[in-house]
Amino acid sequence: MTEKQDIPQIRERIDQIDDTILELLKERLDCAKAIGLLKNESNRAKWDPQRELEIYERLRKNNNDIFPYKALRSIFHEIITTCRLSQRKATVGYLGPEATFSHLAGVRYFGQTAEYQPMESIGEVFEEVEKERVQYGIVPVENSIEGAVTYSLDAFLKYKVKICGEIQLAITHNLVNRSGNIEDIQTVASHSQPLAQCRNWLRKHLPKIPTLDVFSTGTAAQMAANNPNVGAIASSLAINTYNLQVVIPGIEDYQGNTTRFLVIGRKSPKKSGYDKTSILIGLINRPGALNEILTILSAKNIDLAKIESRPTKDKQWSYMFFLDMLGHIEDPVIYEACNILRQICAYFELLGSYPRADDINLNGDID
Ligand SMILES: C=C(O[C@@H]1C=C(C(=O)O)C=C[C@H]1O)C(=O)O
Repeated sequence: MTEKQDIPQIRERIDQIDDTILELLKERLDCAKAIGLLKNESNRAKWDPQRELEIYERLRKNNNDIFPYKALRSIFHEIITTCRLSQRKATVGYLGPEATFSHLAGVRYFGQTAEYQPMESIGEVFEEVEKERVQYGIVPVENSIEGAVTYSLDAFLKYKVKICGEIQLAITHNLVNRSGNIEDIQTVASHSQPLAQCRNWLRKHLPKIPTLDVFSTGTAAQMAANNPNVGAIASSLAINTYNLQVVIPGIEDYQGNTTRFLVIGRKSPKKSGYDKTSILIGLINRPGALNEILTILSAKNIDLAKIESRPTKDKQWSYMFFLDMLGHIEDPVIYEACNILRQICAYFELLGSYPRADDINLNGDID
């Protein structure tokens, strides 16, 4: 560096250096994440203090006392800690026990390496996310045959969480039991949704067999594994998990049975360019209130993907509305529309903006 250089010139060089450092930091983070995945595979601990000490020692030597050592150490301490913490597995809560359709949807969305935690109820999935005891939750929200999953929608009225993503899963219901023989079945257990989705098949083929509504398809599969006279309607994941045999595959009443799941977390992701925004609103009780909302959206040319109402429960015949709009809250039209709705609605909550599920459904059959 010559003395003739002026300040703007040197600052330009500093900017270049900072940009290079930033690029290298990003690359370092990627390397640490890659190591984290390999550690997951071999079940190795994330924190390796010996390796970290070696790094400090090498840097100290290479520094040759040029950069103040205390500062150097503190900078690298920050870098190494950030890299180490990035190796944490995503923790995902779902309605358990193992092998429910929610579990399957979670595995499809987050992959095999995330840590999955079964919960006793959908409410508990919301609560654990709200309390930050799991990073994400997977909850069913809508089925192409049965419509809204009301207990998931109602949970949004109770818990403060954000929607971070959605996933569509093609659902195939299998009648399963221990032996694979239909004659052994004296009761068919499942969650209320699959029982409803197979209603006609059950009426036609097992008219005298009672049905039993249990917490989840995983619970039903567990019951079938423990009792030879119980048949369960469950996912293909449950067959392997609980060592069951397929009595009849695909007993759902309609083809193309698809469930949409939401990924809930504490913070919605940034704009992807192919997004959806969900809001929850309460209206002032007067004629034309809903019409006014829809007019605002239509005037802004906002594509309304879905509207669903739920009773508020504390007051008779009063409702909350769930609205899904195409676009992200960072898009000016969505932002402006939400601002207006916030002012004119009795209640307004932004549930989140998140990438839309692909039009192609993921297949719920994994075998
Ligand atoms: C990246 C690793 O994981 C952690 C992070 C380190 C780093 O950021 O340099 C070093 C050791 C580990 O505590 C690794 O083991 O190499």
